[in-house]
Amino acid sequence: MPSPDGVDHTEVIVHARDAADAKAHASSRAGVVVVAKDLTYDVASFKDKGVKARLLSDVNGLFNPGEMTALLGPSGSGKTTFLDVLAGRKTVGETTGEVLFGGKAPSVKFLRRHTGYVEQFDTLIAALTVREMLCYTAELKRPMNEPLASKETAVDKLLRDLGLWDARDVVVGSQMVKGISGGQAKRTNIAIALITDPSVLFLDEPTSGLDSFTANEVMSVVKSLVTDEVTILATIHSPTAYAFSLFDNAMILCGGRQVYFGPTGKGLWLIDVFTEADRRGDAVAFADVYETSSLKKACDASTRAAVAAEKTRRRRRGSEESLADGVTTQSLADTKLNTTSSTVTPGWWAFYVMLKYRTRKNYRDPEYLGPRLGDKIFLSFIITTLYLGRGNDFGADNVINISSALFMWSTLPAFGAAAYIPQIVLERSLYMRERADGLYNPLTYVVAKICDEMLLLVFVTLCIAVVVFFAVDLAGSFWLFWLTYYITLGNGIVLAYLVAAAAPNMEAANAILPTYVVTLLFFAGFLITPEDTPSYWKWYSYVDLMKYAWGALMINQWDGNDPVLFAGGETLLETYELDDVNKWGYVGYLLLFFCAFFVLAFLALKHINHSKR
Ligand SMILES: Nc1ncnc2c1ncn2[C@@H]1O[C@H](COP(=O)(O)OP(=O)(O)OP(=O)(O)O)[C@@H](O)[C@H]1O
Repeated sequence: MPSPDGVDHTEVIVHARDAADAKAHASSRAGVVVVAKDLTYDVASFKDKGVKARLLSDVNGLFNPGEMTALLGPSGSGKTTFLDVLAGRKTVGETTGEVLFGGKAPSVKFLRRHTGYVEQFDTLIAALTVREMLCYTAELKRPMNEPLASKETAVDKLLRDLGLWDARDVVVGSQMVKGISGGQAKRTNIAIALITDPSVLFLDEPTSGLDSFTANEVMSVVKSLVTDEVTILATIHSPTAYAFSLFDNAMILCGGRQVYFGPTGKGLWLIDVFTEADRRGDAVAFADVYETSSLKKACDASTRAAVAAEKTRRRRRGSEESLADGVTTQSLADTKLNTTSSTVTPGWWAFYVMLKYRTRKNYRDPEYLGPRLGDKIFLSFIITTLYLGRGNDFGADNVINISSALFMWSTLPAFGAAAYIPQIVLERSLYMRERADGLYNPLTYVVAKICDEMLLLVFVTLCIAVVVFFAVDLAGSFWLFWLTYYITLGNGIVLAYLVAAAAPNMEAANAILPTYVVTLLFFAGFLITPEDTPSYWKWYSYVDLMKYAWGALMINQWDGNDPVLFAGGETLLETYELDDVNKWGYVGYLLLFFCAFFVLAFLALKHINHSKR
């Protein structure tokens, strides 16, 4: 390959490859060798319908433990795509060729547990401070038997190493609430990936948005992690000369094709050459030259040798393992590769950690509490003052007033459900990242989120229900009155979760939920009596949770004091077909609805993936 400094780079590269092979052989004992072999990635094109876009074409690479490799190339050349394919984070498209970790195709569980991925865009929890964010991750991703003090020491070390010490008690913040700066957020994201001691660390643009001094500092910290136990790959845009010098190898892509892979040396100039060529549309020529170059041949040969060596090692290891007693460093890497769980800690522990950090913060956050409590307090104030003392009037002329009050009491929770949509939609990228990082599984997430909401409401709804029930002077059981409200609220929350998880965006979710709730109102029994409901709509009332909520409240109020409404002697409960119905049975049906929506919300969060990546 010609170069302005007149050095025969091919020769340099081949020597360096040999050295790297030797190093790989030695270091593979503890770390994980990553190999990309003839990697091609196609995806349905968003530009031309029905056409497949090839974003990567026959890319090869060998990434050894103890080495840091830069993925370089012009914007849109496929760097992030390559990183995503290697890290198993692609959710769409078709990959051909091979990705091998330690000589075998990696399992999703291994990737989640033992690799770290620093996203290009920050996905942090706005309400936590930087230190809390790291402690939260450490408690979820480091072994449970490690004492908290040791986890905190590791967190504090990272805070110092990444220059975050002074910002440790500053909240992460959001667009609405001022928090840490963009550069600090980037470094926090890097710290999150590092706190887990990953075997392979992927970094997507770790220095974007940072000034050159901080960028150098961050890359120095990343470089300091390079040991025989960690393999590092980072996409990087316009690195400073210093940052570039920290990398051992560079892979340069142009238009999804490889144009260089080898030691970095003094090759920073290459990036400008390729970027310029890419702009002129000449990058293909470089890729063609690379395709037939001795450099590529040498690279392919060492990749093949590494794959063969890893496979042999694995075979040998398999037979040795049955003989060996002790655990060696080599079997540690294999143990990681064969992991059977994608999370380090069990679900119950993750649940506890989520409550400890996130729920505790939420309950002190006015932004969180406001939309959840404000509507309930305000609307119950209206019900109380509007129907004050009317509940013990069982005359036929008061029937419509109290039945309406109970109807509103049972429907308000469902309307209030809209308040629960934003958090799930806005948290999607955080949830996806934490799930992909193996912090928890979807079930733990849903259970923790619902408990977060429902625990808060126990006390609040009890207070509200006491005021409304006794001020309006309603009849029947107070506990049924409260429980119906509480479980209907729970239904609203899980319904909101289901819609938020299934809808493609916030607009769609905000349109779907109220529409569904309004259909429930029509068939609850109050707006049209069961007898007058057309036969082709009758089925809907059976699957209408409002029917059970309002029905239970009506029986609670009128049973024993049921006024005769019509000349024929038909009572109110008979009119609404609520006579001979067990009110607690109706509460039971409400619970069943809650369970059904909960399962659907869990399945939606587990299986529906809106981020087409
Ligand atoms: N479905 C698709 N159809 C067509 N082109 C696509 C599709 N998905 C991605 N691309 C294109 O593939 C290219 C590679 O994207 P990628 O994000 O990997 O590039 P990159 O090198 O990381 O860019 P940057 O440095 O700007 O982050 C981009 O030009 C992108 O527009």
